[in-house]
Amino acid sequence: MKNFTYHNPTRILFGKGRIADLDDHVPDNARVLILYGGGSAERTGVLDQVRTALGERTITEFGGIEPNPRYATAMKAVDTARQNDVDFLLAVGGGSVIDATKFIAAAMYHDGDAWEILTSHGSVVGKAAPFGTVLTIPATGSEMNPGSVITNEEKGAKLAFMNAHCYPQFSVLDPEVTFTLPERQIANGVADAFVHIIEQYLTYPVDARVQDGFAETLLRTLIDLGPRALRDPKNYEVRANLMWTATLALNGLIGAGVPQDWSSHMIGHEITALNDTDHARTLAVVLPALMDDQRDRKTGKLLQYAANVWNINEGEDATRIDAAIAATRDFFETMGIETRLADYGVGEAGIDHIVSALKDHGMTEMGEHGAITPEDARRILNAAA
Ligand SMILES: NC(=O)c1ccc[n+]([C@@H]2O[C@H](COP(=O)([O-])OP(=O)(O)OC[C@H]3O[C@@H](n4cnc5c(N)ncnc54)[C@H](O)[C@@H]3O)[C@@H](O)[C@H]2O)c1
Repeated sequence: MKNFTYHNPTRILFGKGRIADLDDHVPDNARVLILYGGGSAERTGVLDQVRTALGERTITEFGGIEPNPRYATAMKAVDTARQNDVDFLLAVGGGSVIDATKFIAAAMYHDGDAWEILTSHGSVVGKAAPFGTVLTIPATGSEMNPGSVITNEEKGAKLAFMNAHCYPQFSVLDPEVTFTLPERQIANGVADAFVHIIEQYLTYPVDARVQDGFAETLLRTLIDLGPRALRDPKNYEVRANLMWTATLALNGLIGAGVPQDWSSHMIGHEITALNDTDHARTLAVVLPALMDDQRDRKTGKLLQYAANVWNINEGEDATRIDAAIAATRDFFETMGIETRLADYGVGEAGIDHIVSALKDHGMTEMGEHGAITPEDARRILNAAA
């Protein structure tokens, strides 16, 4: 196992009715900016629960944060926060609203061009406004991590940043608020969490028993419960387990002390920047092709994944690896997610664009060995065509 420091300061308020407990966790005298998305939080009644819980506090609201949140919109929210002298942010929504909130929290105190926060991957952030979240879609883990991904349409870029000042102070996880999710978003959330786990697990063995065992349990839970959430969408226990799985998938715990490979995400971000494909769907396209392409570097872990996640134990190594990759693709397809680039309208010209965007964004040394280049990504994308 590698050396690591692990610290996660986010308090989790999990379960039915927990939105009411915001009252205990937002400072009494806070001037709160509530941030939300395109209207689902209003329609589903979650925003009303939040307003009630905040009682007499001074509240400003900012709606309209897009899926794959836009830089320009987030900058408008920064202006709103400054104009209203806001000192606490509350994100109500999914990864997009939470990511935007992290960026806004950091940009509120940033002198100069806030785009630097993204291009520096967060290293210029010295301070951020305190914030909490009310999560409405289990998917990204953003509710318990310090990462954020922002899309700049003008620049055709989707970039991530991370900074320890950007952990939420608390996150409310009420599985009942996920009952209103459309099938497409249930599926996206499951696929996103699945690939988060894979990016921290499917590298090379370092004898990290706890992290591996934990990751395998989370993967098996998604494989078991993802399709059940589609069949039986009002099942509380299914939703509760999925919600906690997605949080644990990317709160730093399974990634501590192990090598990581975020190349599916880096390549996937460029697909979204190109044509706004849902984040999770880009991952479901890239991952199976990447696993196949990188099978020589990942042999040990691919065999472990085949055995411990899919119960594939028979046959030659190559046969077992083929079966595990096929099972992964089938799982995404069972969730209603197509796994080919052509399904999202990306052809040869699109692949050229993605490869040059990876170069422009400095993604020249991806993967757990830093050995995946943009030209390797071209080969992977051609295999995913
Ligand atoms: N910070 C991180 O660690 C991290 C990790 C992975 C991905 N991301 C980013 O997060 C974004 C995706 O976030 P997401 O997958 O959580 O989805 P999202 O926040 O984009 O939401 C997807 C859609 O679901 C709707 N929705 C949300 N909750 C709902 C509910 N309860 N009922 C009905 N509709 C609801 C939203 O209005 C939206 O239209 C992408 O930009 C991705 O790049 C961030």
